[in-house]
Amino acid sequence: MEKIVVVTGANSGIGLALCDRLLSEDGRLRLCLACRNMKRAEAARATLLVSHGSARVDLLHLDVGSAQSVLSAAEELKARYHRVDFLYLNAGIMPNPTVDIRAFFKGLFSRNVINMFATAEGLLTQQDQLNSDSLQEVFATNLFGHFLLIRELEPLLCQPGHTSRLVWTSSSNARRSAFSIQDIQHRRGKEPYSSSKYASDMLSMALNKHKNQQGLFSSVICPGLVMTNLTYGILPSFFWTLIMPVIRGTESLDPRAKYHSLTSGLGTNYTEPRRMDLDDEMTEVFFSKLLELEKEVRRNLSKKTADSEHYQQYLNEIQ
Ligand SMILES: NC(=O)C1=CN([C@@H]2O[C@H](COP(=O)(O)OP(=O)(O)OC[C@H]3O[C@@H](n4cnc5c(N)ncnc54)[C@H](OP(=O)(O)O)[C@@H]3O)[C@@H](O)[C@H]2O)C=CC1
Ligand SMILES: CC(C)=CCC[C@@H](C)[C@H]1CC[C@H]2C3=C(CC[C@]12C)[C@@]1(C)CCC(=O)C[C@@H]1CC3
Repeated sequence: MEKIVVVTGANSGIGLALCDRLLSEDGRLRLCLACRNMKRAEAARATLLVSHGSARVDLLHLDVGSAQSVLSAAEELKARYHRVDFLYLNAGIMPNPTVDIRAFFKGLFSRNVINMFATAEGLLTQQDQLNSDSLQEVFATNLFGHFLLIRELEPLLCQPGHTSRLVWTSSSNARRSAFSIQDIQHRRGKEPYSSSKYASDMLSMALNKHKNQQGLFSSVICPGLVMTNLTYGILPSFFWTLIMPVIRGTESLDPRAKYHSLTSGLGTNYTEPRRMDLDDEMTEVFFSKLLELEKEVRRNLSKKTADSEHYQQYLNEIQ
C-alpha cells in the first residue's frame, strides 16, 4: 500500500536530505513537502525528481509559525489524503544566534570540552520576538505550530487498525535547564532554541502516553551538527571548513530515547539511542498547558475572523 509521508521544512538542509533518503529507501511512497515558501518548495521538488524521476512528490503551503496557516494546511491535507503514515516535524529556526566567544575559549581548556562541542551548552544565545499570534516565534515555529498540526491531523494519524508515526527533528542542544514550566514559550530567557527542543522531547513523550492506544507513535531524532542554512546563520561557511575537523571527532541521532546521528573520530557515521532527561510529572503539566494554549489561540483566531467579517459587513453597508 502507498505510504503518505509529510515533511515540514522540506525545502532545504536536513528536511531535503531526509526526503532524498526516503525516496531512495522506498520508491512507492508519496511524499508531501510542507513548506512556507512555494518557490523554494518547487526547487526542492525539482531537485528530488532529478534523482528520483518517477517519485510522487506533492507540495503544500505551510508556515508552521502561523496558526492560521497551520489550520489551512491541515484542511488541505485532509482533503487530499485519507491517512498520513509518517509526519516528520522538522521545520525549525534559530534566529539571531550569538556565540559566546569567552565561554568557548574557557570551555576549550576545561573538562567539559567534548560536551561543549556536542551540545553547545553555555555557548549559544538567540534573540526571539513575538509572531502575529502573539506567541514567541521560536516556540511557535519549532514546537507549537507542529503541535497544532498534529491536533488537526488526528483524523488522518489515528485510524483504527493502522499505525502512524511522528518524527521530531530535535537537537543535542535540547536542555532541561533552558526550559521552565512557568515560561513554556521562553519569553524571558536567552535560549529559546534549546528550550523549544527540550519542549519537543517532552511533547513526543506526552503524545506517546496519550496517543499510542490510538495507533500514533512519536520519536525524536538528533541529527548531530549538520552544515545547513541554520548553521551558516551562526558562523560563515569558511569558518566551518576550518573548525569542522576538530568538531567531527566529538560530534553527536523506545519513547524515552533520542536517536543521535554520530560520527567517530575516523569519520564513520553511526546512530546511537540515548535516554532523554525527562520528568513524567512536568511532561504532563506541559501537555495540559499546550492544550490550554491551543484553546486560547483558536479563540483569538475566531475573534480575528469575526472582527474582519464585521468590518467587511460595515464597509458593504456604508458603500
Ligand atoms: N543543522 C544542525 O546542525 C541541526 C539542526 N537541527 C534541526 O533540524 C531542523 C532542520 O534544520 P536545518 O536543516 O539545519 O536548517 P535549514 O534552515 O536548512 O532548514 C530549516 C527548514 O525549516 C523551514 N522553516 C523555517 N521556519 C518555517 C516556518 N515558519 N514554516 C515552515 N517551514 C519553516 C525552512 O524553510 P525556509 O527555507 O523557508 O527558511 C527550512 O526548510 C530544525 O528543526 C533544526 O532545529 C537539529 C540539530 C542540529
Ligand atoms: C571558534 C569558535 C567560535 C567556535 C565555536 C563553535 C560553535 C559555533 C559550535 C560548537 C558546537 C556547535 C553546535 C551547534 C552550533 C554551533 C556550535 C555551538 C548547534 C547548537 C547547532 C544546532 C543544533 O541543533 C545543535 C548543535 C550543537 C553543537
